[in-house]
Amino acid sequence: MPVKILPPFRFLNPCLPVSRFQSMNLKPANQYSRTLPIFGRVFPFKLKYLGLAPPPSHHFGPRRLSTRSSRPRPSSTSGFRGEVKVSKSLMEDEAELSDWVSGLKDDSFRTRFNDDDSEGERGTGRSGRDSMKRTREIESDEFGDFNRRRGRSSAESFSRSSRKNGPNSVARTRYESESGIEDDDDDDEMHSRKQIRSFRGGNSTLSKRGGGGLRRGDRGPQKQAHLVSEGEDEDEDEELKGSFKGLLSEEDSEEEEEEDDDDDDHDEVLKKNASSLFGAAAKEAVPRSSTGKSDSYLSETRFDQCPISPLSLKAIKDAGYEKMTVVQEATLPVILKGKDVLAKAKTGTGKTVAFLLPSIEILVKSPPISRDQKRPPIVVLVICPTRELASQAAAEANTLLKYHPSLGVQVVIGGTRLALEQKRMQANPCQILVATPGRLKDHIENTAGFATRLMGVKVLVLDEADHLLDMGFRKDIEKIIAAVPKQRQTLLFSATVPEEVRQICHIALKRDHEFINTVQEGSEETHSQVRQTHIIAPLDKHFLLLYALLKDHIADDVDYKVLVFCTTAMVTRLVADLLGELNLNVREIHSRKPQGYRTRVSDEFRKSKGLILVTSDVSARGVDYPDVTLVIQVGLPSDKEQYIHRLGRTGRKGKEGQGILLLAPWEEFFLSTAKDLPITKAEAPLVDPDTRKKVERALSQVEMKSKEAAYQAWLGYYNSNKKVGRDKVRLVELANEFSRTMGLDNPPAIPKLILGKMGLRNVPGLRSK
Ligand SMILES: Nc1ncnc2c1ncn2[C@@H]1O[C@H](COP(=O)(O)OP(=O)(O)OP(=O)(O)O)[C@@H](O)[C@H]1O
Repeated sequence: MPVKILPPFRFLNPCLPVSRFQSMNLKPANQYSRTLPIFGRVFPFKLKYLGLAPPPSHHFGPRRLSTRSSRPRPSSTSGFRGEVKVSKSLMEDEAELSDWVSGLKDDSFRTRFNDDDSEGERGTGRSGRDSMKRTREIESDEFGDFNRRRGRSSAESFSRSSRKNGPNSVARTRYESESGIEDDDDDDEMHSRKQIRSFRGGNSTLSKRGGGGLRRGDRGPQKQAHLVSEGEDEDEDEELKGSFKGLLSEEDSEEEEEEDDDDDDHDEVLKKNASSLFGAAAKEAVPRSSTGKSDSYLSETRFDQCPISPLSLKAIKDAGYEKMTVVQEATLPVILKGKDVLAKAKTGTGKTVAFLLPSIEILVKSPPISRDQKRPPIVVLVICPTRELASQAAAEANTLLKYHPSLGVQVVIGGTRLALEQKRMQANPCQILVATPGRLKDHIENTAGFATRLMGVKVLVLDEADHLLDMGFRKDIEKIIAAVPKQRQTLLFSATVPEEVRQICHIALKRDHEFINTVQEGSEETHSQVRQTHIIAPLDKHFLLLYALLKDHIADDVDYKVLVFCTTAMVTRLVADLLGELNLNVREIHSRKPQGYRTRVSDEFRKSKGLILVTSDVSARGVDYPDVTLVIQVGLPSDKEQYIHRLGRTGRKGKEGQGILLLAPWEEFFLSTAKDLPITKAEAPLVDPDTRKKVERALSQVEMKSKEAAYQAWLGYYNSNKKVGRDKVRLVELANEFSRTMGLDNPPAIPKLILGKMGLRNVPGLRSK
């Protein structure tokens, strides 16, 4: 594909709207001098040569691993110690998720209940029709006049500021690519997702399980499952990892559908776990070396220097944003000019606002929708790969729409009832829709008038674009693209844009789109303030080491907040069970949990400190949990990109963080696929005999059902890995080693049907049933 390098800056269109706020400070950009931190961000190598850079100690040589954080520690008299900062979520059932998001925008003026909703869920307050009746807060003529008067100075100031930052932080390339939709009808992974769904749908019974991380006594009674409907699990990353990676046990499919009545003793258990933890955590207070935060993700440009509507600016100010992040500064002018954009920026650097803010500005400038319009158009359509991410993006949209009372956002995601969403959309039509792909497709196919509403789309956003364009989602995305007008603007955002994605991005983007890459050429795609290490240890040491690493970290940091990534949903459950038995303060989240539960746990983790979240890849991308101190990845990540996204849950907004990758010797090959990342070797922590005994005892307490499901899922996951799954005999040997690490003398038997589907029938070492 011919690549044309453009000059890195563009001047803004002077006709763009600008702020009318009196408080708006339109100082010339050249007033901002660049001091050392900015210089250091742009030219870190120069600082090194000047002897001003911090020593990159973590880049070199093996060393004993400490999870000790260098963030400032609270004093030992911190009010936090002895109590856990958790709060019970307000969500009462999964149907409330969307309402919650819709309600976020104007909690202050939209708190009443929707009386005529027979389901009894919280309504979104003021109806959409009502809101449609309101006059737009910005008259387009007035806006235009104002632009003509003020636009140039603001635009120039913004452009000057962009020029100052841009060349060092942003590369922009125009791709001469063909537009149009690629015809891809040989989609193995998609096919296997369908297989998995039908397989799951065919299972009918299973035990109900209570909240993850809760004690075993908290588990509920057995219950009958219903079929998993198509489109309810479109976002389950585990399902997308290979040819038959799901291979779910009967238990798996039922958990998806269970309801959330498992939290009665939640707080009680939380408190118990917390007090035992904080007792241990209080024992030392090591001074930290740095402030724990860098502003390198921010640009020098303030939002109020940009051509943004006053009402959006007011909301931005309320949200506490003052300066734009580098990616926001780089993309805003290009998007406002109407260009298609493919943007790459590191994790946690504000990509959500980067695509939402200009989309809202485009919406603000669109002709107002007639009150009588039966099916008001959806103008901005945002697609996210997971439910959590979609909800989060919708919440961010609500923040930005705070002072735009006539504009609304809704979210449609799997795991909630389609009919409820239909009702909600009818009662409260929105102009911005955030959706997961499978559920959106369901609405296109099953919701009356929805396809017509989509014909109004002016801006289509694919968040985590590389993931959405890979095989697992491709067909859904193609259907969605076919359902929106060709004459639209498309924005693709991600922290990772592998070459394959650049090759196929023409599926969605126009040929003259711009590729805006804020990751400097030659620099890593991860954050330098996040220390990355790997530990290579035999599989039978992994549970021990995980426990030892967590204990060390908890002892070092009272404000610990840890994510433990596991390979599959069922391995996640097993690890959460084990850590729970070891009295750690743990929650679990994965695709086999019902949506209401997922929302509650996610919300709780967002607000908490002193908590460990054991998770599958449903939390790998995009989820914005503040102040995560450590990310541990146990076992092979599906690829380098997934490693980067998982790691990116820490070190957000310039904060410090730490990442540990725990691999078996036969998984070490992963490191060669991530050679360009600074993942240094660390020695495993020492494990004393007492700890070993404790872990063995805890393992023996974990339910057999969990172990069986984990064994099968483990086998499915590694079977789908090109390298490990190639030699089936070896694969089974490894799986049986995993089984022994769980304390099992014999590997669990697997149904013949599943073995057949995995291509593992008659492989020595397997037991079938
Ligand atoms: N201009 C800004 N100033 C300060 N904080 C900001 C700004 N813009 C966004 N944020 C905050 O930064 C955090 C990270 O943003 P966001 O989740 O959009 O990152 P991201 O780049 O999409 O990350 P990921 O790649 O993991 O999806 C959020 O808490 C968001 O509210």
